[in-house]
Amino acid sequence: MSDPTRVSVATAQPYDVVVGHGLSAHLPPLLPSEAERVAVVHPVALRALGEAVRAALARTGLEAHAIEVPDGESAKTADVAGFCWSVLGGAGFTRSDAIVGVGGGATTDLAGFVAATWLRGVRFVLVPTTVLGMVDAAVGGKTGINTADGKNLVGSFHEPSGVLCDLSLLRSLPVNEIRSGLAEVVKCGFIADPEILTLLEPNPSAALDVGSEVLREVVTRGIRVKAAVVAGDLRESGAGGGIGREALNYGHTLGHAIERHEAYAFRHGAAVSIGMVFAAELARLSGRIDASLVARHRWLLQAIGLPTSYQPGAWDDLLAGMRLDKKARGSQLRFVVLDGLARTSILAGPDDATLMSAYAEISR
Ligand SMILES: NC(=O)c1ccc[n+]([C@@H]2O[C@H](COP(=O)([O-])OP(=O)(O)OC[C@H]3O[C@@H](n4cnc5c(N)ncnc54)[C@H](O)[C@@H]3O)[C@@H](O)[C@H]2O)c1
Ligand SMILES: O=C(O)C(=O)C[C@@H](O)[C@H](O)[C@H](O)COP(=O)(O)O
Ligand SMILES: [Zn+2]
Repeated sequence: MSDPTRVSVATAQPYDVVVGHGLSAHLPPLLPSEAERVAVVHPVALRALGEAVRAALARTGLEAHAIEVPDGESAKTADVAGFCWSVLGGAGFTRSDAIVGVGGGATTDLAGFVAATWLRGVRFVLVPTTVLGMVDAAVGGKTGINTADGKNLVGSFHEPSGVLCDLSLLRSLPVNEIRSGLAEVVKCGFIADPEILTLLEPNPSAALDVGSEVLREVVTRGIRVKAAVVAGDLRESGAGGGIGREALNYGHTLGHAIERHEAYAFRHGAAVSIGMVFAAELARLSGRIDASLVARHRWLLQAIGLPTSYQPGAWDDLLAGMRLDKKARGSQLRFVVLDGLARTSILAGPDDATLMSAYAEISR
């Protein structure tokens, strides 16, 4: 077994993302040394893993609690956050104690949000168990929950003390979840690192094998893209050159509106996949990219088994959802688009006709 790879996220409080196989021994050193108590937040579907992590931490002398939360997106609610706060209060968690989030991106978003808000912020470590969590959700300090009005509308920037990406944990992951994670990997390819596309295109389904070298390589490259972007612009304020952290939102304006339209029962990566093709069509219709780059999006995403089209009748509701996107300013919608491969920019306030033409291209 090769040594783990460490990617440093060089923000003001730098931390490492450790990537490899069989990494459980690497977890305790990522926790703050002053912690006496630790709470392991895990979804009900990963009870055995959550308990194994809790027990291993207890063996190191920590007072280790488990907090079991609903599966997937249904954990990202104010009620579930409130439940976690009540467990922390009951167990007497202080500012020097810590939280460990074990699960997919939904669980790690919730665990980070609970860590950001308990006592106005305690330390946390994430152990993502999905491709999407490893390459994206666990890295970069965006934490949050959904509300009835939209996706991730309540949250905070709060960075983990470390992230452990144990690729062996992916063995039990359903193949559709791997596909969903690969959407964010492909996103990194189009916005910043085209080598990811070059690695995937000869045999797109090879990356669905969790033991494959190509999966490890594209996941590590995706983490490097995310680490570099957030190191330049942690708070999405436009710092660090170019459009900053907003670049990571490629495909998400329509993607989040689709998730909201589907009452959060649609895979995040699948929604982002459709959203990227929509954004690519917007860029083509605005004269920024040519049809071949749009076709490259469609071909690769479809070859991975991701959707690239959506219901024709959903437009009005999707438009209403997009108006609550965090990139919107007043009544103006703003989209991350490409000016070319790995060249991101913002398309602000496209007219209705352009928006509807782009939607027609993905809803036929
Ligand atoms: N904070 C960020 O920067 C960021 C980035 C990208 C996505 N996200 C968020 O991440 C969420 C999506 O994350 P996700 O795709 O990981 O979904 P998820 O957390 O809902 O997990 C998907 C499903 O896989 C199951 N699962 C997880 N790990 C497993 C494993 N190893 N074996 C078997 N089953 C397993 C889960 O129980 C769940 O049913 C969305 O809420 C999205 O908004 C956040
Ligand atoms: O980290 C970021 O920044 C991203 O935009 C990454 C996205 O993949 C992720 O889904 C994020 O949660 C979306 O953020 P939001 O601010 O649009 O809610
Ligand atoms: Zn995303």
